[in-house]
Amino acid sequence: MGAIIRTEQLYKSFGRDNQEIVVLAGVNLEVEEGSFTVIVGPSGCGKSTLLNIVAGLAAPTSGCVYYRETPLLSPRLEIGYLTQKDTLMPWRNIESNIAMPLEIRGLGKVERRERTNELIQLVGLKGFEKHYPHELSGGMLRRAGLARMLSATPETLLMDEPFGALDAQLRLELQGELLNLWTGSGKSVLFITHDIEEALLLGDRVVVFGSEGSIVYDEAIFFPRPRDAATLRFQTEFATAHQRIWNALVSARMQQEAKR
Ligand SMILES: Nc1ncnc2c1ncn2[C@@H]1O[C@H](COP(=O)(O)OP(=O)(O)OP(=O)(O)O)[C@@H](O)[C@H]1O
Repeated sequence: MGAIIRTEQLYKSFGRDNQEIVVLAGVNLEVEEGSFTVIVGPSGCGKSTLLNIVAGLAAPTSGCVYYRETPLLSPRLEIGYLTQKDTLMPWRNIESNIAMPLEIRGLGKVERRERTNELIQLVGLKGFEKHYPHELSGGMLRRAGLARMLSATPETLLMDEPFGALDAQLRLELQGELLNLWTGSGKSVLFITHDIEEALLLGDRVVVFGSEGSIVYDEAIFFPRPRDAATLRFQTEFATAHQRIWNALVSARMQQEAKR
């Protein structure tokens, strides 16, 4: 399959204190259709900025994002985005938050309710439909965010450290659920994490970003699926892949520090 997302010489800079801060300096990245691509990289190297641009929420300073070889200039329903922070509406209950993209798409009440119920079941939030975001735990909020992203039935999922703030056990649980959702779905995923173990458990490919979004390392991950974290993490191949990515991250960080 070909690339579903392709960035071509993507530049992004911000003006700050009369200075131009370059965040992305000519990023060329392709995401193969149906793949699970993971980006890791030191803090501040431009990962979230890249995802914002690919989501159509921010414009590049120059260069272009192509989605199915068409320039992407604004958000698209085919692309779901789960940001680092919860963006649920505090005044809407969980059911109504999840139904929001369906309302935007103009689905009728009955269809909306059916689809919302399915999603609530899928992410394990049965019984919490009428709760408001402030009444839920961090893990439940992530589940609700996931359901809301999926409600628009996107074919591509952009996920920015979605499980970063969760405890290790819950993180493992949600990683497993995400893999179950993704397996056989044909969906393409572009996923950001700081956690090498998470990258290796989930990804078909791990891309390491250095300063200004430069790609310092790119490895295809061939561990057979379904993957089980408990067994995978004790395998020699896992340990050696972990070491390679760790080394790449060390040089990425050094490169970033040298630029400062
Ligand atoms: N709207 C903005 N205005 C000015 N600077 C910005 C803006 N958005 C991001 N930046 C800067 O761009 C750089 C990259 O930020 P970005 O959030 O993309 O990094 P990141 O790799 O995702 O970091 P982290 O891993 O910590 O989330 C940072 O130095 C940040 O301060």
